[in-house]
Parts: sequence; C-alpha cells; structure tokens
Amino acid sequence: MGGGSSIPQPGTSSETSPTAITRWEPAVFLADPESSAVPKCPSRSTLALLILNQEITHRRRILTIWRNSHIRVCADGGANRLYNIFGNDTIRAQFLPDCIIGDLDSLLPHVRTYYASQNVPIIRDPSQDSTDFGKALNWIDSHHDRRNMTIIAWGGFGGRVDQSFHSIHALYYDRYTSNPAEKAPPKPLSESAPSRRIYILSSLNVTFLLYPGMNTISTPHDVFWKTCGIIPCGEPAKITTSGLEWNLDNADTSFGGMVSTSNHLKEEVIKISTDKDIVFTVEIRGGEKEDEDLVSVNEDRVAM
Ligand SMILES: Nc1ncnc2c1ncn2[C@@H]1O[C@H](COP(=O)(O)OP(=O)(O)OP(=O)(O)O)[C@@H](O)[C@H]1O
Ligand SMILES: Cc1ncc(C[n+]2csc(CCO)c2C)c(N)n1
Repeated sequence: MGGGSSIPQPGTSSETSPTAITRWEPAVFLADPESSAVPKCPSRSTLALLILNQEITHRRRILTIWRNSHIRVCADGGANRLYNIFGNDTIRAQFLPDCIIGDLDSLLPHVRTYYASQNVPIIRDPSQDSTDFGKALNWIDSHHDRRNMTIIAWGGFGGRVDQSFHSIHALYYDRYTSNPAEKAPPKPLSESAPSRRIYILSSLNVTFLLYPGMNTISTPHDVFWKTCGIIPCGEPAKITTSGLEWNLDNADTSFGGMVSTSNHLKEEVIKISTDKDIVFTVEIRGGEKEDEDLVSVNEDRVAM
C-alpha cells in the first residue's frame, strides 16, 4: 500500500447496497472506562492499537485505548513514540507491543535495543513500495481475523502532507482489499457482514470512512466537541444528513464543488446517507489540551 498502489473500484451490488445501515460508535474506545455515560468497548470486537510515528500528545487517552486493546503494534518510528511516553523501564515494561514492523529506518537504536531486550518481535520489511502503516496493517491481517476487528491508528495526520494523504488512502485501500490470506473479494461492512474498521486518531480528531447507505454515528457530547467534516475524497458523492447545524439534503458534494467542512454537531446521533464512500472527521473534546499529568505515567503504576 505505497505510492504505487491503486484503489480497486467498489461497485458490486453486494458491496454497496443502498439500504445498508452502518452504526458507528467512535466514543467507546475514547471514553474513560470509569464513565457510565458511554458504553464500554464491545467485547465482540477485537480492538487493535496501531501506533504511527507521531508524537503521543495525549498519553492518558492512548493508555486507555492500550488497556482496551487486544493487539498493539508499532509501525517503525511509532515505537520511539511509545518508548518516549514513559519515564523509566519499570513502567515501560508494562506496555510492550506485540511487534514493531517497518523498514526500520526511523527506529532509534536505543529503542530497538530496549524492545529487543524485552523480546518484542522486531520485523524488518525493506520494501519501498509500501509504507510502514501499510506493513503494520498487513501484519495485523496475517495474524488476526479481520472480522469484527477495530483498528485505532494513532498519528497519521498533522505532520507531512503526503503521509496525511496516505492515511486517508489507507482507509479506502483497506476497505477494498480483502484479507490476502482469504483471497476473497471485499466484503461490505454492514451489520450482517461485519469486517474490520479503521479509526485514525489524531490530537484533535477521530477520522474514518463512511459507507454507501445510511450511517448512524453516535457522538456523545461528553466525548466529542462540535466541529466535524464530511469529505468526498474518493469521488463525488450525494449526501443527506441529520443532526448537524448545516445539514445536507441530497447534496452533490465533490472536491472543486461543495465539501462540508467546519460543520457542527447538534445532536448526539448523526445520520449521514451517502451513495459513495466518504471520509467523516469529528473533533474530540479536550483535544487541544495536552496531557496535564505526565507525572502519573512516570510512576511505577499508571493512574488511568
Ligand atoms: N510526518 C508524518 N505525518 C503523518 N504521519 C506520519 C508522519 N511520519 C510518519 N507517519 C506515519 O507513521 C508511519 C511510520 O513512520 P516512520 O517515520 O517510522 O517511517 P517513514 O519512513 O517516515 O514512513 P514510511 O516508511 O511509511 O514512508 C508512516 O507509515 C506514516 O503512516
Ligand atoms: C509510484 C511510487 N511512488 C512512490 C514510491 C515510494 N515509496 C512508496 S512507499 C515507500 C516506503 C517508505 O518507507 C516508498 C519509498 C513508490 N514505491 N512508488
């Protein structure tokens, strides 16, 4: 999934049933597990945390997701970012990833030495035709069933522009690339045939791909702030929404035409129907504040 990879076209009837309803609950992995306002991470879903190479600005948030996760993978320099959030090896040893994978050109020598000493598998894939993000997704694919899999990818936005576009590409690519082990055509992501979902988490936002048909997105106001965007990255899309300050009514959206950015959540459940895959991004409450309690992660036991 690198510079040369293409996105297969969707379009089979099973792929894009206009009556499909997809429900999204991005709050469940962000919420404080102590909070009663938001449902806990569903146990039926396997949660994977994929750490990309961007500074971890919200340690508490990442450690909450870590605790909720069954699989933790660092893409190359993502391991430096994980290493850096801990002040000593005692606490660091409580948070060992399942693997570090990539071309390993960004993995710092002392970080590599540390994780090798802890028996973390460090996998070098030298290909220059796919990114470390793509290699990490492939690793998860080849080790874990993608059905009922939710991947939270930390980082991916806010640094290099080409990397940021690649992150959006990854959302599309992953949707239309079936598990290579199965060699099967892509499956729709619907209630009847759940497949894996990717949420890209950045300091301020959670970003994911919505599918053709009706999407209902749970956006509790104690987790999300108001700004959101509905972005037809792949191709023009006809979109109808409810629950927003500026709703769309069968609107033709496209790059160069109309795109809904700087929109606002009004309701705690947003409905978006679309005829094509589109990117949805929503602002996380408190995202602008970096962790105030670095001290707590440097103690031997992490306060959550
Ligand atoms: N500046 C950035 N902005 C956004 N995402 C980034 C940035 N740098 C790295 N990433 C993400 O983290 C992953 C690991 O990055 P790393 O720096 O370790 O390798 P890289 O050599 O820069 O990236 P790649 O080999 O994937 O091109 C990348 O594949 C990408 O998804
Ligand atoms: C058409 C095309 N464009 C760019 C690259 C370069 N590239 C894409 S992913 C990657 C790995 C980075 O670690 C590199 C170097 C390519 N191979 N093919």
